[in-house]
Amino acid sequence: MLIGTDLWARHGRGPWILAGHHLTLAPGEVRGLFGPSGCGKSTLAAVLAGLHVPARGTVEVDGAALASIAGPRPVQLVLQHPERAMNPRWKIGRVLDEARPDGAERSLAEGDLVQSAWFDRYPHELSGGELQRVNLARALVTEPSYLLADEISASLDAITQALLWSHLRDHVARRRMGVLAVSHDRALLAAVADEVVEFPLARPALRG
Ligand SMILES: Nc1ncnc2c1ncn2[C@@H]1O[C@H](COP(=O)(O)OP(=O)(O)OP(=O)(O)O)[C@@H](O)[C@H]1O
Repeated sequence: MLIGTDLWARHGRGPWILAGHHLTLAPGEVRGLFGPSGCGKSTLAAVLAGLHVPARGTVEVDGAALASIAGPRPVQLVLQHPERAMNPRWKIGRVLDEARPDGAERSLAEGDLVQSAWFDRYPHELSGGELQRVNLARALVTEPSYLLADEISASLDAITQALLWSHLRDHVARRRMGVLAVSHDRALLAAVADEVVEFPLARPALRG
């Protein structure tokens, strides 16, 4: 179980974006996180992935504090704009090789998402949908226990969006990975998630 408890976070000296927020994600579950633009969904995802240290509160992964876990990250975050997450000077084959744990073979999930013809191309030589599939594969090859998908299909057309989510749901079924689908699109979440939770997810906030 991924458990974020009493999370407080802000950017610099700005207002509190998270103020006592709680969120849980179980293995094998696709949970939707809905909220309007700017409410703090991405901030929460970054805290749960260990990329933004909360001012207060804890993130626990299967019983251990996230900060204490060494080795490959058990919680992977995938973002909306794959081109920003990839080195533009690396071909796709290298992007995936660098992510894959040492000695690991290409996985089934990777093969489903990525075509070998793309390996010799640079990120700018793929379409947005293809690049997001690579980005997702790159997170999945590390075999995370939990995947936080932050608006991963927001810039894709409906068919490509459906395909991406069908790949992800297959992976969830095979590996019992927990997925948090973060979006401001209620209809998308209704289609892909087992359950949808809404911001603010907080106890009555105690500010200050
Ligand atoms: N690096 C940053 N520095 C300062 N403020 C930030 C930073 N990142 C986000 N914010 C602010 O924190 C608030 C929450 O942002 P966040 O990106 O978490 O919201 P969101 O719900 O994911 O929004 P969206 O759906 O538009 O992506 C916003 O008011 C945003 O302007």
